Amino acid sequence: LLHASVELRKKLIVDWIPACDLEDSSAKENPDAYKAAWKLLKGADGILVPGGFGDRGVQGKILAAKYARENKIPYLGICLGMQIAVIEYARSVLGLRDANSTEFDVNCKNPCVIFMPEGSKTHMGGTMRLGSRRTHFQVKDCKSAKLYGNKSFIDERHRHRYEVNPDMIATFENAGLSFTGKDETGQRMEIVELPNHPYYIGAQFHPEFKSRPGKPSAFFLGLIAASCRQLDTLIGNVPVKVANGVAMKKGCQNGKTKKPAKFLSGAVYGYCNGVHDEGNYCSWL
Ligand SMILES: NC(=O)CC[C@H](N)C(=O)O
Repeated sequence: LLHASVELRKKLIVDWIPACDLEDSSAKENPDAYKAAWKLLKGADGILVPGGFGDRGVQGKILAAKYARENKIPYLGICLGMQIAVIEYARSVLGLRDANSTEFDVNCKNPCVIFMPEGSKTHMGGTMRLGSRRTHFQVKDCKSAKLYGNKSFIDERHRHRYEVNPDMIATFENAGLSFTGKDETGQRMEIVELPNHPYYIGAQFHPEFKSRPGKPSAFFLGLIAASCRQLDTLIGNVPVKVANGVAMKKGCQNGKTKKPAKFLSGAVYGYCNGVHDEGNYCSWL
């Protein structure tokens, strides 16, 4: 987030929200924390749900994703945050109230996120899908492909055991959710996007792992720009270069070179508020 904010000359304020404070149960058990959490969430220009393991705070993260989707607030879901967006969509839009990840409910009737078939079900060690894997873009005219400079594929780093259930892809896509990035088999979902939303993107990979100062990750750049209502400027002003007969735009991270001019004039860049923490949070901005 900081890399992207510096690049776009924006002041970053990160408010960490403990996801469980957003849950209905916290309204009774800890009403002050519940009110404070919702106040922060509702004041945010953008929402990021990061990666995570285990079920603590999952319901709160689902509520945050729902809030972002329904109120058209920019949302970036990373790994678990992407799976959360998919579960939320299944519950709210497909009407599958009990949709879940088998990480949180092994016997769930509508498993929209499942244990990856090649991993061992009985051993934790060595079952994680790790490291650099290829994502192939499926849709040309989508925000995620544009942010990566309309490349046909990208390599990003992974760290997960569960994935979107391939058997449910057609159902999701018929209901308006677009899987704009898949692995080379076409069976593993890497990027999910909601086309009719200002910025609603989930990545199964971790775009933050390859972000560097001066070379921010494309999806973080997109989140910051969308949170400042300047995504069109970012995507639209990137210079066009033609390669192999296809109109290509230069990408952001993994090849970004030019800054959109508009961000340079009259922009406010201060400092990040420096808040950093770990745990089961639903965050920010
Ligand atoms: N890194 C993550 O967010 C992992 C997400 C999820 N717990 C999985 O294993 O697939």
